[in-house]
Amino acid sequence: MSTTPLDSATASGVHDVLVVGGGAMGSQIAMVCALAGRTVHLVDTEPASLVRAEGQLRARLASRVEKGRLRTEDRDAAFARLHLGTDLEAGAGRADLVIEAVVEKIDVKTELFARLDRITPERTILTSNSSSFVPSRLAAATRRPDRVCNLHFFNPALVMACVEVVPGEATSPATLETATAFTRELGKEPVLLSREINGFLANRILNAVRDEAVHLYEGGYASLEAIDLACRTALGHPQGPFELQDLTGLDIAWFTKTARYAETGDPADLPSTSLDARVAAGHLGRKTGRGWYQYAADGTKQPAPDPIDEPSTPVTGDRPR
Ligand SMILES: NC(=O)c1ccc[n+]([C@@H]2O[C@H](COP(=O)([O-])OP(=O)(O)OC[C@H]3O[C@@H](n4cnc5c(N)ncnc54)[C@H](O)[C@@H]3O)[C@@H](O)[C@H]2O)c1
Repeated sequence: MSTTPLDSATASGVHDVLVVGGGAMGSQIAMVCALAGRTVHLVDTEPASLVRAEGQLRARLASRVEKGRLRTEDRDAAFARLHLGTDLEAGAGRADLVIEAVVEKIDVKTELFARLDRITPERTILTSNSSSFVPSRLAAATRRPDRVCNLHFFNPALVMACVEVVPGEATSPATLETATAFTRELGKEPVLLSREINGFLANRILNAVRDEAVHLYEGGYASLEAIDLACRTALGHPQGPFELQDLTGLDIAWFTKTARYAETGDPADLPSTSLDARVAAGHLGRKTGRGWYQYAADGTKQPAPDPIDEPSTPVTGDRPR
């Protein structure tokens, strides 16, 4: 039998997708699937999240249409295939594949996986977009660990090509084949891990670069600016590690390190002294006007003094919760 373009576009057999969690990631992942011709249910417990998701997606796609990157009829068809709602059951019954993108809390995720296991057909593949939790932890909440894996998209999901495909201990080769084929059909680049590890590939490598950058800075080997400059001009990074952390938020970096420490118990995984001091002083990066750098109203920046060297700065010891 000859393969028509339509057949090859659905070689994975995934036609109906349920995305759970309509925040920054889930909303864009749902639209990526809808643009790729899938019927998508996007479910969130908070109606306000869905209103925000739809507004943001409409604005993003309008901009693509304006720039000539997307045809109006393709945009309209994608929105017609995207169903937003708060009822998990509504999208679960026909789902070939689920992508979970709810808050990064293990209890919330395991409870959801147990429920999805009960309400989706037996054949349905359950995946998680978690940034850190390995699929085996989520698979343990289900009776189908062979049909559970992680599909880790990057932010912004509408733009970033990489999707890490992470097998758990019991994930079957057939599940991985479907997940990988589906990722390719979305126009993304699947990056398959051989076995699971917390944090996966790209973020672990990025974190290792950040840790070394902080080590060099705290050791007095170079200034923030010199380290960022070396990463940009020698390694081709679009931003240095301190510049990037100012953009993504020092509190996020602090949470990531603290979560890793909670898992490993290795003191080397604790937030560094200089990161800890900045977070305690409320210097969280661009969003507070100061992090590793200090930002002027005209957008220029200069290295901020270390709070430890500033006796007037109240280092309260309070940390984000
Ligand atoms: N933000 C990123 O850069 C990024 C990148 C890759 C992966 N991730 C991962 O993606 C997931 C979502 O992250 P995000 O940044 O989109 O979070 P977010 O806070 O923007 O959105 C989470 C959404 O989940 C909803 N939610 C919470 N519990 C729910 C439940 N039980 N059922 C349905 N909806 C529920 C919330 O109402 C919220 O709208 C997390 O696991 C995160 O680690 C985030």
